[in-house]
Amino acid sequence: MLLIKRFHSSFQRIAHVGKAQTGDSFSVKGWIKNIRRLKNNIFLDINDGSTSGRFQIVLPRDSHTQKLTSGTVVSAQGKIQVAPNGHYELHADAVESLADGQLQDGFPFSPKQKHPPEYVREHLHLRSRIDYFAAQMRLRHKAQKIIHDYMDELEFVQINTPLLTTNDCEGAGEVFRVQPDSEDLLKQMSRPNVPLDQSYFDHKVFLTVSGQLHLEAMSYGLGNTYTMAPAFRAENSKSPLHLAEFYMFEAELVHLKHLEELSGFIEKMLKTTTNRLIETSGQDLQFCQASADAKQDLPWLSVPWPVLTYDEALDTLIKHKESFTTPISQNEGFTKEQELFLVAHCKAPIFVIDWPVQQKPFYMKVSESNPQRVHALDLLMPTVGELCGGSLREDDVSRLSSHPQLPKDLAWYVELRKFGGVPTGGFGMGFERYLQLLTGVKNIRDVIPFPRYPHSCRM
Ligand SMILES: NC(=O)C[C@H](N)C(=O)O
Repeated sequence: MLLIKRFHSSFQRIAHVGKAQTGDSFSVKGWIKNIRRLKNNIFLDINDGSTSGRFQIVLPRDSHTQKLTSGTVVSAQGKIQVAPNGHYELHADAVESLADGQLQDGFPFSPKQKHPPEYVREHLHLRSRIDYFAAQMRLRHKAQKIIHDYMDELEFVQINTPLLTTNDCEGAGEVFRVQPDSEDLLKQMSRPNVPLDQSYFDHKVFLTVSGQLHLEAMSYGLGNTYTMAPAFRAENSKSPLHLAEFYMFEAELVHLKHLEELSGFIEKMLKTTTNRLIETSGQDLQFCQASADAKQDLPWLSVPWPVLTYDEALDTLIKHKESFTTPISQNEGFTKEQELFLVAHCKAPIFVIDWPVQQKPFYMKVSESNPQRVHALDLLMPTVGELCGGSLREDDVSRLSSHPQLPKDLAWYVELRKFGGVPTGGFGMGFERYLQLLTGVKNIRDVIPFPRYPHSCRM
């Protein structure tokens, strides 16, 4: 007997049909994706968004079924039977049309055709009707849930870091500014000595580029913390790996003294959560990989991830400099091409550690043994290149206060170290890049529900 009913509804989801037995009653609601009319029976392939698989409904052909077309929303009740191909199907006693599909009237996708992602992206509001995109969204949901569960097991506290902030954590000037649109409001709120455009908050305010500094403030009282929040970067980049609005998973660990502890944490977390995702959402994952023409195995799950110093990585690149179309720069980090070369060369993801001071932000801890280097790491992965960036944080008050790039309004950040300071370290992971790594989806715009990028903020 099938008992999987959602508490608030009288119908079941197609994803659960595998748990049914022949003869069980089943009722379902979904969109008709395809119809075949034979002499006596009509066959509806329906999908309800719970799985990438189609589910077949069989019903006798009569005058009512004439009106059913692809796209019609139906409600059907009947008994589960096994089809000749071994799949479960529903032999319906009753099928009710809940809404017409009207696909002939301008619907941009044809049920039988595989549309390329660039075309699908032109119709953002209808993308969820595309099977591979729906699978991607379910996978995204599960991946977030698994990460939250994992962090909870480790007793990290999730912090909702603010989206509006006065600081540019990364100091790279890639911030979007926020101010009220209403001139009247700005005038109403104006104060002496405050520029009119800043009169709402009395300061310039930006969309956050990273929740790190706020996480640090919380970690100094709570211990380990993390966040999974939107981050914004005002970059003029058309790259398939960048968005103006993306989600970043960030964690801050207390009593962290060595970078190897941080790289060890990241490696274990990514391997464990990915293996859990494969267990729970293997079907959606494979469906996304197949739609992206990507390989289905993830060899990085079963190899150790080596650690290279920046100098070692640079030497390797210099030795192979003829292989690159991009020049090797000692001031600006590696290009995507160079990152991917290093990963291919080591046949594994790699952590690059001990970066030159001038390439990294003010908050990173300077090495005692070499003041030209900071305790920072980048995790480089196949397909996407840099997936995570992190560091030990500078906990020496005098060094931090005298850093030439320390923003003026960060006295509070320095003060964290003064009152019961502890060594901390942390990292950020671009969540969409992680999804690209898993699914092989080429463009980051296709792993987020509503992508925002230069010249495009639709809906
Ligand atoms: N939390 C982190 O360490 C991430 C870092 N702030 C970044 O944006 O790269």
